[in-house]
Amino acid sequence: LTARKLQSISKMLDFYSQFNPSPLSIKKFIDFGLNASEQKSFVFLRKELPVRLANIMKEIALLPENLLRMPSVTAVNDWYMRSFQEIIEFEKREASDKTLEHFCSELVKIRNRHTDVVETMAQGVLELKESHDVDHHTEHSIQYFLDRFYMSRISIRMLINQHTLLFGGQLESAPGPNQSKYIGCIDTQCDIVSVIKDAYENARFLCDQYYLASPDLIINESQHKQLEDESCLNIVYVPSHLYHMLFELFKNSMRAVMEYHGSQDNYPPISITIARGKEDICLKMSDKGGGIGRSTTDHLFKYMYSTAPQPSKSDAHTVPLAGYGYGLPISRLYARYFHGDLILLSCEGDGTDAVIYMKALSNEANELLPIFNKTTSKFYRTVVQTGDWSNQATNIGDRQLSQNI
Ligand SMILES: O=S(=O)(c1ccc(O)cc1O)N1Cc2ccccc2C1
Repeated sequence: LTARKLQSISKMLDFYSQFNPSPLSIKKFIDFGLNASEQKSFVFLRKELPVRLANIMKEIALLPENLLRMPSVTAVNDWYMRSFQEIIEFEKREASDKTLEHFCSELVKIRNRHTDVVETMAQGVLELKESHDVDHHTEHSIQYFLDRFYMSRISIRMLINQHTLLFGGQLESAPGPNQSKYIGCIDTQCDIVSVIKDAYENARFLCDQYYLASPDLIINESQHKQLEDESCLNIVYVPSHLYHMLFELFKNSMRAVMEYHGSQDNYPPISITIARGKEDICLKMSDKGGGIGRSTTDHLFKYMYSTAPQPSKSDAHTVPLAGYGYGLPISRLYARYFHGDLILLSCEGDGTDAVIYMKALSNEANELLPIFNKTTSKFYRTVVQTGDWSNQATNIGDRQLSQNI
């Protein structure tokens, strides 16, 4: 990117980062998708995607210098600059069929470019750990940033997936009444029990490969009155998000049980309780894997703590079930993305409960989006500035002025 190009991009970044991202609810995704207009989607996305990109790119620029200088972080920043530039090209374009088709293919290109962002940022954190001492404030800034950065990425990929799935043309559906229960990547009749079984079977396969055995699964449904009506355990949700969370939790619980009950061969089962309330739908996964101490539980959601050198591909046959990687922090972001949550409750010497909370009502399942603003930048800039006239605050008024400059 030439200097002139960078200059014009940074002006556009300032422009688009003034706008706040617009959170959509699952209900809004559904209502839009039921009689979807490619043109409306195009007009919305050619503004909303640059707004979301610009908001998070302004934050990347605020990262501690020594992280920002890491080769992997520079690479990720470059991907974002290119993608931002490619989308704002559509700002003034007519919504002709040719433009709509080109827009879709550009979105696919951008999604592919960003495939390895999570691993590449993790590599950047590793480069930092191996080249600098990381003080507590830097670690706190990195934790704050990565939660917001990965949440932003989840939301951008959600918008891209909805548009390319609804209008990408690969759909077998000829124009006509659409019988599918899917609206893009949202399943309007997502069967929780079948997603649980899928995640369990796949985690169990890895467990059997590594430990030659695996714990059984018990599924309890907490409401007795509706047992016969299976459809009551259907929710409107993104199955791939739910699967990602469950697969991660099953890997952790299986590893805990197998390591805690090493020698013997009858392993305590993992149980899942499904509770459907007015506000929340909860999935509680309980294992008797011996749990961990409270001080360690705190670290399990930390990116710096869980960033360890990747095992070389050569010993790929010993794929570790759990224990490193961003599985838990990212899974918690998926839960929080639609205003749910993911919490761990461990009792050392007994085992661990992991609870996934989801909104029961799709109109309350709003995207949770990071917003770049003055307070954000203050968070990164705790160092007290000395010196020049602009922040020589003589009273509250001046202090306020200096903060806004
Ligand atoms: O920390 S845990 O209590 C634990 C954490 C998260 C989870 O989802 C389930 C869990 O059980 N557990 C993970 C693990 C791995 C190897 C050996 C022992 C343990 C203990």
